[in-house]
Amino acid sequence: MKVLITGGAGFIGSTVASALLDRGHVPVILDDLSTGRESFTAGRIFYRGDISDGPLVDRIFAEHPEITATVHCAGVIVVPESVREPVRYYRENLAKAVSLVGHLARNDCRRLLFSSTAALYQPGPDFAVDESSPVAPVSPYARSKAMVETVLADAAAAGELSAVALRYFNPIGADPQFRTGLQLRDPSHALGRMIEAWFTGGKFCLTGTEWPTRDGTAIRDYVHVWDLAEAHVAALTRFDVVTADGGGFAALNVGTGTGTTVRELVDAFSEVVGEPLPVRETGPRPGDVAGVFNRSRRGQHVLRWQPRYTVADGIRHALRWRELDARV
Ligand SMILES: O=c1ccn([C@@H]2O[C@H](COP(=O)(O)OP(=O)(O)O[C@H]3O[C@H](CO)[C@H](O)[C@H](O)[C@H]3O)[C@@H](O)[C@H]2O)c(=O)[nH]1
Repeated sequence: MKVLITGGAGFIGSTVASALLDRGHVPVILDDLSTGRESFTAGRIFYRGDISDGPLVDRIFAEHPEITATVHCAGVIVVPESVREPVRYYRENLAKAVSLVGHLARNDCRRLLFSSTAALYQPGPDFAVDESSPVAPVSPYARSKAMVETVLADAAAAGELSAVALRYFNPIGADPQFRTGLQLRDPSHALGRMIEAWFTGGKFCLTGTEWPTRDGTAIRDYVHVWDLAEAHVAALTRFDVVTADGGGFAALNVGTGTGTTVRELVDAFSEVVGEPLPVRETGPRPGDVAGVFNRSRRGQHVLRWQPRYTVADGIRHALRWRELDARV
């Protein structure tokens, strides 16, 4: 199958492209390289440009009429930044997604796999969530993702397209073959900051120690990016089955089922590198939440997919990628 991947030069999109290639499929990448890396598209079909550029999307479909589905990963993703620049987040993540949907429908590409987020859930008392948990996003980033889901569900109900929203928990790691990995030189997420602290000999700044969790630090479900990529391949392969039940729209959690606090992640990191990671504690970042982890087995059941990698694997692969990347 031939699949359009928006954001295919980014961390997740490039890994999805590799997983598709490994299964004999052909990814066609559309990325504006605002944060993606051109080197991640080497040897792959690549168009540089904006997802809302109608003539460009039309040209892609004219040149690749065999494309049967789109994976929409392009977007802006940093929670505190979204609090500072909400209009940019709604423009990039919501307005441009709406334009893209129109361009895809015009080209009769009616299967859309959307990169959504578990950050849109309201955590319950035990922080575990499934797809029926209340949706109550607290940051502009998470709200923009929830809004796109609403657009897709409405469009599916009207028969304009079929869509699957994969609600990612927190992706870590790198392609185990190290073709691609995290592209950002200055990442904002917890594991990325730990790695930067480790490489520079600095301290990891633990932001938030008074959450109502078992140790006061925020809880997340860290899923290996390769497992996440495999979930995309599974969703594309089973797309029509997955969307048939929900009237053309399905939302699925993609996590491991294990909650890990930031302190536990620091401990796991220290174990992998063989010495304690120095930590400095401060208050929470704007837009931060206590967090959630997955309790649903629906994704595994419907996609016939299982996460295979541990948090320690994710830390090891991310560290190795960072070492290899530093040499480039
Ligand atoms: O240097 C840091 C960075 C983060 N944290 C803490 O670690 C927890 C996790 O933060 P991340 O930034 O790693 O993860 P978020 O869940 O807040 O956000 C990330 O995961 C989301 C998925 O739920 C989205 O993908 C989003 O784009 C991405 O930024 C938070 O409590 C945060 O305050 C630190 O203690 N120090």
